[in-house]
Amino acid sequence: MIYQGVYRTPSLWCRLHSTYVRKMRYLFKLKEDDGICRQAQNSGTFYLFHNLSPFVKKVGSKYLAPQISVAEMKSILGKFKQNEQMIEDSVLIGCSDECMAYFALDLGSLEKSVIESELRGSFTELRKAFFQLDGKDAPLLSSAQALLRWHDTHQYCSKTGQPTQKNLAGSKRVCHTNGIIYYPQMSPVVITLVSDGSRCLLARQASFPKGMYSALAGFCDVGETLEETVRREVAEEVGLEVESLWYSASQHWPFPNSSLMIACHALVQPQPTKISVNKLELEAAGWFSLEEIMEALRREPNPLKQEDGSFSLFLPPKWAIAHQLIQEWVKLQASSPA
Ligand SMILES: NC(=O)C1=CN([C@@H]2O[C@H](COP(=O)(O)OP(=O)(O)OC[C@H]3O[C@@H](n4cnc5c(N)ncnc54)[C@H](OP(=O)(O)O)[C@@H]3O)[C@@H](O)[C@H]2O)C=CC1
Ligand SMILES: [Mg+2]
Repeated sequence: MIYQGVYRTPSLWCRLHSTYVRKMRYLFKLKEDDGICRQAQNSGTFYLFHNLSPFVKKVGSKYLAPQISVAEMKSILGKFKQNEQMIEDSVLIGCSDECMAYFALDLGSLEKSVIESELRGSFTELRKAFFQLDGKDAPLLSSAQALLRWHDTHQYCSKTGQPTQKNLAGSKRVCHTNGIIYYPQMSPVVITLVSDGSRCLLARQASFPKGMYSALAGFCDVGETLEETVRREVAEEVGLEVESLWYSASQHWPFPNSSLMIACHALVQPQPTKISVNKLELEAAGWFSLEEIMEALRREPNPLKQEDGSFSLFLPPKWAIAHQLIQEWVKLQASSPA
């Protein structure tokens, strides 16, 4: 109970703990207590969406995701003669070092062009803006979109058919008829950079931009371990058997819905390494030498047509986890004895 008061005064609470701990404790409290969360909504900032497209401003070739103040939010809602309570539809996506909460709100029910001219920016498809976003904004918008989408598609209890209600922070939905609690979902996906010791294997789907190759990726099946998914996906997609594998890192990924990308390196036997591409999954796959990869890393991540009509190899952008796997592989090659 003593802490109740402290939580209600974020500035005092903030002085008691290290930055990271106080942020995590504050966010936890906001998820647990609707009263505190309501207060935070009245002093926080908002990332706006319109039918899941984030509001961004284009500055040169970059996109910035502006944070909208409560005052601006209220003024927009006033223009549309909307009740200020609409702010409570927002979902919590983080907070600043000073414990100022960030929320995301989808204004899909309001006229898009009016908001765009009022705030001087545009609602842009996340796929289009993603790679030009600032390194801080991209993960925030990506988890915000995933959370907003989940709420949009989980309005009803799949057991009773009755409406579900979100808690203020949006960290869960409850069916009050039978008490079932629903939590936001994420699909685990493994992404694997296969190597034969001197070359790495990259592949492309027909939907990728021309010339872009990436590591092999695949959704985990129910009941599988990560190791099993890696082995199955490599066998399914390129017909090779993994000899050993190790975990590297993970990343939330907003496409196609909400995925947790779990990145691994894998080694296959040096012989035989003949690839048999599964054409239902991939357009092409191939082995690439260290030199080819180094050259591609120096290139901008955009399609580049060559004289013969083909496209130069390019790699996923810097902060896609596939790029990090490739960078790690390059370092590993440089440090391995010839
Ligand atoms: N961050 C990064 O660096 C990278 C991220 N990725 C991401 O990895 C993800 C998975 O890669 P991908 O090769 O497509 O996966 P898969 O090889 O598993 O193939 C995709 C197919 O799997 C089926 N599937 C199974 N479970 C799911 C699920 N939970 N959600 C959606 N589809 C499912 C679908 O088939 P059907 O439609 O027939 O039902 C889908 O078309 C992609 O969304 C991609 O964006 C990929 C490369 C790099
Ligand atoms: Mg795949």
